[in-house]
Amino acid sequence: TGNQWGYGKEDGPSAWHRSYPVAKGSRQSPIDIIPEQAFHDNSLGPIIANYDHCTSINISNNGHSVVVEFVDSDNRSVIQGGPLDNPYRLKQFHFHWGGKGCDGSEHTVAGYSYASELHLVHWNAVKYKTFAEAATAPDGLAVLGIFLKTGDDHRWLHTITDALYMVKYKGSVTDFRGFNPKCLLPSSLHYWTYLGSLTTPPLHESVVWIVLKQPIVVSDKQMGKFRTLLFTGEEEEERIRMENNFRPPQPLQGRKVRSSN
Ligand SMILES: NS(=O)(=O)c1ccc2oc(NC(=O)c3ccccc3)nc2c1
Ligand SMILES: [Zn+2]
Repeated sequence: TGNQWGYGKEDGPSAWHRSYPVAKGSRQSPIDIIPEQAFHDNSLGPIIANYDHCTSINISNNGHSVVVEFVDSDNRSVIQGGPLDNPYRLKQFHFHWGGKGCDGSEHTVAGYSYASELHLVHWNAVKYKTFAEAATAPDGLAVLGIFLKTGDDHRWLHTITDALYMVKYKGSVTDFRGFNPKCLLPSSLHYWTYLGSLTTPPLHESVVWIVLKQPIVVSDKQMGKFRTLLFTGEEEEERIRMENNFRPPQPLQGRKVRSSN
């Protein structure tokens, strides 16, 4: 079926354009962010993440990443401000990472990659009725990107890494209640923002990207636990370790990257 895409040699990012021609579009993500070339826009207010009443539901392995999903039937957890004209509802978050000893962020900063990148995916429920509808609209989604670099243990990431053994195989899902992702935010919410796309198929050009400048710090050991996940399902005889699930930077195509103060 057309949905067979991955991160391998045959089905990886360089092949996605065959089933998803928008891969060669004019506002693809991720990109290499060059801080000196970003435009300091004083009209850009602060990002406000109101996650205090969020309701996490489950954690799952979708064969591409590990995903934590949230109740999005009302405005209990939203992001607003910054470049956004409306509040956007939190739908899910997931990660992208590298292999042992090599980096795996999607966005890069002046060519520098981080160990991993966390994406908090939100949708514009003011203008669109469903996530699916928003996912195909030019202002439908807002993804908050947070870099992870290695160093000390991250005290709250344990809640996630301790649950990964339960979602080792593609297609596995387990309850994951009471998790508030505000504990994964860095102390500074300064950001870069630009118009882009989903970084995996279907690659819809529907994302207002908000990439935080300050990374969070996690330990090598915690990153290692992400690499115990598999791209493959329990019933498949071939076991392929889930790693390097990142798309490389795409052409800027004349887009402006703006910077908050
Ligand atoms: N790496 S990314 O650009 O953040 C990115 C890429 C591809 C994505 O597909 C979805 N779909 C849902 O979340 C969803 C969740 C529930 C129901 C339908 C869709 N979110 C994405 C985020
Ligand atoms: Zn992502």
